[in-house]
Amino acid sequence: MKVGIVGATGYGGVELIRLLEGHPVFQVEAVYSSSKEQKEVREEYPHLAHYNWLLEKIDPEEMAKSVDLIFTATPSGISTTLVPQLIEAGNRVIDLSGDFRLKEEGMYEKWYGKTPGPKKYIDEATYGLVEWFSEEVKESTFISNPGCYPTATLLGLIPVVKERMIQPHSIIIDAKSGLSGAGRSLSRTAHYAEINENMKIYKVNKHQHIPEIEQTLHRFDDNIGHVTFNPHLVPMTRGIMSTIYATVKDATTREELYDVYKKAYEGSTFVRVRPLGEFPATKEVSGSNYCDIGIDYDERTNRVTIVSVIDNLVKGAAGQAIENANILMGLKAETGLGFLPMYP
Ligand SMILES: NC(=O)C1=CN([C@@H]2O[C@H](COP(=O)(O)OP(=O)(O)OC[C@H]3O[C@@H](n4cnc5c(N)ncnc54)[C@H](OP(=O)(O)O)[C@@H]3O)[C@@H](O)[C@H]2O)C=CC1
Ligand SMILES: CC(=O)N[C@@H](CCC(=O)OP(=O)(O)O)C(=O)O
Repeated sequence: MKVGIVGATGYGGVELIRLLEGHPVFQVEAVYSSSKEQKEVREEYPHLAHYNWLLEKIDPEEMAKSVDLIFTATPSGISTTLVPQLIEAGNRVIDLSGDFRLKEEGMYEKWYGKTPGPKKYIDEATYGLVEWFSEEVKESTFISNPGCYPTATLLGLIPVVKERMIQPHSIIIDAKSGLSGAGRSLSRTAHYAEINENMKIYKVNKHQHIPEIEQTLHRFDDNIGHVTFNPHLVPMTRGIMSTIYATVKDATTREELYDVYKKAYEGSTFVRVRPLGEFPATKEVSGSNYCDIGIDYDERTNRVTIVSVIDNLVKGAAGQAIENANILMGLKAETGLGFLPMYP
């Protein structure tokens, strides 16, 4: 099956190229660019020196003729107009941006500060958090791939929220991300001298992933209320660690908690629940599609601690997008993604 990538010159797009190289069914047929048409991909990315691909013009009608599926890995605010054009021309789309994730009217304007896409497509978009919504993905033609922080956070939280164990409004999420999460464009924040040997909190209580996390948790417990979520930049290239604290309604035990997680992810290929007392580090999933989760319960405070790690570019973006594409095209979700983390 032939796939195309819009935004192939960005970090999400180039990670799709890397992962699709090893896919047994999908082949990258075309890579598209809005600003570097007819330029060679290897000029942008010398690590692809053996490829002779040219970046092609974005033309929805032509794309529908040449590929079976399109990944859009574009900054927020682009897919709102591009994705409807692609779908209307007959393309199947997996969108990696946040443009079609927020369903409630007014939320996209509020949190992204931009004009939303057409309501028809917001309603049509299936939120592709694979572990929990794969049945919906099967029925869909247009997938909105989850954000990187929400993927780590939701995979960590859903088991206890679904069991209605958590006190409303008690969830606090302290998240850290490597710099590739911010994309390839240059910015002062991503400047070496600004982030090396440094740590920064940003978008305090204003991050656009807050409503995405709340919207999804409410599907499992509509009384869960609001969450506090704050992200930090840490001096590494890849990786997200989401450390989550929440108060339980009724006292529990570490063993009971562990059973909830084991049961929730029994049979899951990519979520690995660590044994009690063990907590994952970002390097232990780096370059892979795994999400590793460690849990604890503090009986003095009645709070759970959940640590969830992913590679932001794989499970947090390109890897999960390929899982969604696999399901959409009738393949097993894990097809082409069975590689180990890079360690050390
Ligand atoms: N980086 C990450 O870890 C994650 C990113 N995401 C989301 O995925 C999307 C891509 O992120 P990322 O790859 O990091 O971003 P980058 O900034 O690295 O790349 C984005 C690419 O989008 C393309 N682009 C810019 N403007 C347009 C346009 N008008 N039309 C079409 N393409 C355009 C650019 O390529 P060109 O100029 O060649 O067209 C650019 O290379 C974003 O929405 C991001 O929020 C989601 C999860 C994780
Ligand atoms: C480290 C870093 O800067 N990360 C980005 C993640 C952006 C992202 O993935 O944005 P959408 O999911 O909303 O498209 C951020 O915090 O904005």
